[in-house]
Amino acid sequence: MNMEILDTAGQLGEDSTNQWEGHVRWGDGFLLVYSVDDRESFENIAQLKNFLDDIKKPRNVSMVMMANKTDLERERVVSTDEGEKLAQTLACAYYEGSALLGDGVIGEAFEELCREVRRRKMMEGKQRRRSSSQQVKQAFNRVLTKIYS
Ligand SMILES: Nc1nc2c(ncn2[C@@H]2O[C@H](COP(=O)(O)OP(=O)(O)OP(=O)(O)O)[C@@H](O)[C@H]2O)c(=O)[nH]1
Repeated sequence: MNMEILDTAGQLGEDSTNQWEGHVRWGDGFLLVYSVDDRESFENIAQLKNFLDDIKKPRNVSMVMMANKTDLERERVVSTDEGEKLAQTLACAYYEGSALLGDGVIGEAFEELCREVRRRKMMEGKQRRRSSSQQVKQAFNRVLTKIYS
């Protein structure tokens, strides 16, 4: 599977909403990153998820949550427990690590995101197939009803 990564760069605000909408429609999966030393970045995650849901509905969003900058342990203001709990609430996988240390966790988070995108595409494909075979059955039944009535 080929993967193209787009860094949205910048905060979500009034002016950037339209530009972000295009990114979100284009994307299959989203890695939502916050810094463990920045509570505001953590609080933005739930808001971002709502934003993604609104644009992607009725489809579900494939996402993974990533807590970055664990090398700054002394400046940490968001605990692992809080991160894990939010990920549970948002029903997504949770990783924490440090881009600076290059501890490999970021690669793992991307790999999980790819798996999640694949799983969701497979599920959506199955649902589409199921609903089209149901349509065929219903059409067939309508024809039979006409013939025998
Ligand atoms: N200590 C530490 N600093 C990091 C880490 N990852 C990124 N940084 C630093 O954090 C700052 C912001 O990094 P960016 O990659 O620009 O983060 P961003 O969220 O994409 O920022 P915007 O594009 O402005 O939204 C830079 O100074 C990075 O060097 C990390 O794991 N540990």
